[in-house]
Amino acid sequence: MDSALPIIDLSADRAGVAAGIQDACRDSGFFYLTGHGVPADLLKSLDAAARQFFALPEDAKMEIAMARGGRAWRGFFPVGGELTSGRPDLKEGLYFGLDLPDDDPRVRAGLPLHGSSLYPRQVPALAELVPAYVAALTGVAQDVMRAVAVSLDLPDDYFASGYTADPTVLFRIFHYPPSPSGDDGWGVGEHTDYGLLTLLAQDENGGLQVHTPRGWVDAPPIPGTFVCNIGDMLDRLTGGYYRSTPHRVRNVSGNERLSFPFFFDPDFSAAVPPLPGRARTDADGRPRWDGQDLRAFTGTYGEYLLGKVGKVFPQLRGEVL
Ligand SMILES: O=C(O)CCC(=O)C(=O)O
Ligand SMILES: [Fe+2]
Repeated sequence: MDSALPIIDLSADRAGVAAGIQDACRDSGFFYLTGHGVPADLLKSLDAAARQFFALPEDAKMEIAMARGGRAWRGFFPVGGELTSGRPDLKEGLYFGLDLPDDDPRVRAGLPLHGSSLYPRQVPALAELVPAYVAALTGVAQDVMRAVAVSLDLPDDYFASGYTADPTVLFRIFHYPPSPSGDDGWGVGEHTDYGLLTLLAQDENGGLQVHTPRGWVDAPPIPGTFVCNIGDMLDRLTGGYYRSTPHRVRNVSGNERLSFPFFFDPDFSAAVPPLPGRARTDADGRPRWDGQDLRAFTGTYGEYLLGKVGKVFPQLRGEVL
């Protein structure tokens, strides 16, 4: 396996960026992003703080266990605590999102996934760095979505003034311990992402694999880039013209791997029906990896997301949903 994923420079001219995005999204739905303007030092500080957190004893980490995050569904989950594709993942992690005040109407109404994040008292820097990183990546994601809109012959503010005027934003930090040798488990099992766009920062250890039309390929780290991929909602919006592509992770580096996926998704309350004029005839007719028909779903993005998240955290589902 070698990496065949394209690199797109977000600082290049708009038409070129849009054309590159169209090619990538019609192929594997994955590309590397450069020219994004996020300072390297921000990620470096976040990486250092996250390593400090994951090195804490388990009971210290469990002080901010997800079960304590209530309906906001934030905090720490231990190795084996998350099930992608029905099997426990070989990773632990931290879940964050937009910090909403207690008097936000959505928090008052008890809407799942809305509220404030849990930050560890042992690593206070995270409470500063995470919101700064989320703000920076939100700007990048809006810029990428502008280019996605242009690539679909839509007005460039199609998303910014609609689905992502009030986006659903989820941010996670994952720690993948080295896979025991001979182990055939996955750090993250095969899955597609749920929303519009994922921007992934990964450390130097690698392990991400992407199921392109030519088979599985590695997405090795390229310093200074994000791995960017589209999610189920862009697949659904475009009637399969753009594909959300399965990917998975196995950490065979022998080191502690960290990754930082940032998910940029539609407004929780929005239904995301296929775009008029982007009928199935545009798509290549390949059945989806899991047999699911994304067009068959009716409901809001929030309902779609909760259905997915409830499957990967079955123990929380009962308490929160
Ligand atoms: O850790 C990675 O490299 C990818 C994680 C991922 O695919 C996800 O969180 O959806
Ligand atoms: Fe993913």
